[in-house]
Amino acid sequence: MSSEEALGSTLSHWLSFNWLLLPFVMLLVTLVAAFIVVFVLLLYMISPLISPKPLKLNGAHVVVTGGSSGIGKCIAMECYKHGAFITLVARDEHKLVQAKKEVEKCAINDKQVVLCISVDVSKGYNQVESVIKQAQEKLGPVDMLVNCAGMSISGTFEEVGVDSFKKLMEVNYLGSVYPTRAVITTMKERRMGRIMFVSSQAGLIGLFGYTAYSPSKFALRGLAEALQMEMKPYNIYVTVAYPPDTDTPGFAEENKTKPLETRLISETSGVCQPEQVAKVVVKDALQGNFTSAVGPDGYMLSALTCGMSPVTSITEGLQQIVTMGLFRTIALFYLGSFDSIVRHCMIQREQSKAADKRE
Ligand SMILES: NC(=O)C1=CN([C@@H]2O[C@H](COP(=O)(O)OP(=O)(O)OC[C@H]3O[C@@H](n4cnc5c(N)ncnc54)[C@H](OP(=O)(O)O)[C@@H]3O)[C@@H](O)[C@H]2O)C=CC1
Ligand SMILES: CCCCCCCCCCCCCCCC(=O)[C@@H](N)CO
Repeated sequence: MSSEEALGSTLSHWLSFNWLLLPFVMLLVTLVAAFIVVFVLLLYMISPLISPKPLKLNGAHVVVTGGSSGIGKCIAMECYKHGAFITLVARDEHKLVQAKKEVEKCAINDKQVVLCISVDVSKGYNQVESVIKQAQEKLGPVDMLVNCAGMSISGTFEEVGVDSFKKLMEVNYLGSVYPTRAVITTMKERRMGRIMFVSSQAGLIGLFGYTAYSPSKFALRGLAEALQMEMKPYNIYVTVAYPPDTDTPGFAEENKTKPLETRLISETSGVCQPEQVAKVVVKDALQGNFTSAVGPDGYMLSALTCGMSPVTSITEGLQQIVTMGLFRTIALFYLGSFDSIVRHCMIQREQSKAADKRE
């Protein structure tokens, strides 16, 4: 038998073998497909069982740190539109009074109250505890705490003053630990409550120019994960929000000195309006979702970096399982483009430096 003939006979043997098996193969495929469909349907059906009961804001007391400006102010307005009582916390009293007026315009009934408290959330626990006590005496126990007070300092690692690293940890991280600590005991006793931390997309990915800022926002995720594990049996739900660049006074301030690289890389994710961010994050916090992503890039980034963070619905878990590999592939392209932005900016800087020298 020539080698061709041998090949032909093996092939025909294989083919005839296959034809005989075909009905079984088809049965198997149908069974596997049916199993997957039933499995997914079952997961969707039990999904509400692991989702927390949504919090109703009507008549609830919401404390918003950083509530006098930008995202925090819009969060306060959004909660007011749902009938909440609000305590705004920030340093500058004038800005607080202005914000109070704006929030009051969103009232849906005439019982609602806006309280203003001036304190620096980063300057020690005792001060923060005493103002939270004052707020609870006036408006009752806190149902939801929104930790939004924060700031950004950008610049390359050598440019940023060494003090800035400490400052940002104090304001962005400790400034969220203190108010949380001040409300948590009462929440545990009442077996209810919501805590929101406003991180940033730069709290999921370390970016050029954010060596001081990113770690202070990453820290919030660690705090939130640990806290959520402790608080779940007490029916307290923690949410971490990851907004992209958002058009606020704080963002305008940041842009005055932000490195070109940081601006170009951040532009990938676009600029949001604070009202838009507030709507998304408040909805997620009320639902008790652990992760609150804003925008399509925010969604991909948070699914990609979900790690061991808790899930609050089966749907969310399934989406993470299915999309992980795809999002990592997309992410590699993003990383490539970020590297090329950094390289281009460096070349341009060196060229303009050389030109300056020649003049
Ligand atoms: N805008 C953006 O592009 C993004 C912002 N974020 C985060 O969202 C949060 C809000 O940002 P944004 O709205 O832009 O900022 P703004 O600067 O517009 O507002 C910041 C608010 O926080 C208050 N605040 C700042 N420091 C302190 C402090 N030490 N103690 C008490 N209150 C303080 C400010 O009032 P006062 O100065 O009077 O104290 C103000 O009410 C920040 O945590 C920021 O990191 C996240 C992603 C994107
Ligand atoms: C599948 C993977 C997708 C990856 C997408 C990556 C997009 C990265 C964009 C990062 C934007 C960072 C904005 C920080 C805003 C901020 O916190 C400051 N403006 C505060 O003032």
